[in-house]
Amino acid sequence: NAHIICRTRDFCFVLNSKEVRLKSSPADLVTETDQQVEKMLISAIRRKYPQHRFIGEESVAAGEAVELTDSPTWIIDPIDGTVNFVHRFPFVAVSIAFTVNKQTEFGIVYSCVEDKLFHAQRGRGAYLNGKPLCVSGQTDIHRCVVVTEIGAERDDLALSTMTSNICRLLRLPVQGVRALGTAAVDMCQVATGGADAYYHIGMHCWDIAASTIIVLEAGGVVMDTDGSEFDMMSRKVIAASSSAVANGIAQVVQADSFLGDFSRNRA
Ligand SMILES: O=P(O)(O)O[C@H]1[C@H](O)[C@@H](O)[C@H](O)[C@H](O)[C@@H]1O
Ligand SMILES: [Mg+2]
Ligand SMILES: [Mg+2]
Repeated sequence: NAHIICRTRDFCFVLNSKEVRLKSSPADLVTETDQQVEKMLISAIRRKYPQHRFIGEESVAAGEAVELTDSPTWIIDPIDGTVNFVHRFPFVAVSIAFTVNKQTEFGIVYSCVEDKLFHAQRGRGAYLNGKPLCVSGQTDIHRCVVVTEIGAERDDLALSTMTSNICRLLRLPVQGVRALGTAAVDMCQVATGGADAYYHIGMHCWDIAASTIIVLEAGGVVMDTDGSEFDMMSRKVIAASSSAVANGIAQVVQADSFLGDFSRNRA
């Protein structure tokens, strides 16, 4: 269904006919399309698997709890890159991950406008439109293109944390810093080898649950921004082409002060 919405000629018509609302900040948007796509996905999956649980971005925004249990759980971001969607900036994705016992079994990221289907199943590799994916294998941080996100936060603490992290990387220097406006597609660039690392502070599980397994199955490394084991509920992630690059990013990127503010104000 998301494919139909993203690919039909009336993509702009769908957008024009839809209301845009603000969520946690003036840069955190939601449209009726986000909500419709999530409802369609959940109802279609629930018809086949009525016992399964769901964590959906817009269901959580409507008040549902964010609780990852051992039960089979679908983690859904119906439109990752809603600001891009509203502005017709051509990087918009549907992200769907499936976990059992809190372990991701498979992930799908469909970059709608590019018509690129990224997917991976645990132990069975990662693919883009059916072709196998492999990370760049880069180990020298000075030879890296690093992807991150600007985020929707506009308070001084979040902005100073985000900009100082980018400046520290640029001063290393790394060869490039990029941000596409969709965490899921950002992270998939690491799986393709087109980028060598991705880091993000403040994202939610639904933004990156699918792209995380895609990077891992493409031979990449995923960890917390402090170098500890990755936890998709922690709102901090580094995905990289190698442990050397991941640890190099962890030494430069700081999160604590920003996250302290997060833990007080957000789910
Ligand atoms: O709200 P959606 O699902 O569009 O997710 C995006 C976040 O809103 C951004 O803050 C964040 O920076 C990323 O762009 C993330 O993809
Ligand atoms: Mg998202
Ligand atoms: Mg979204």
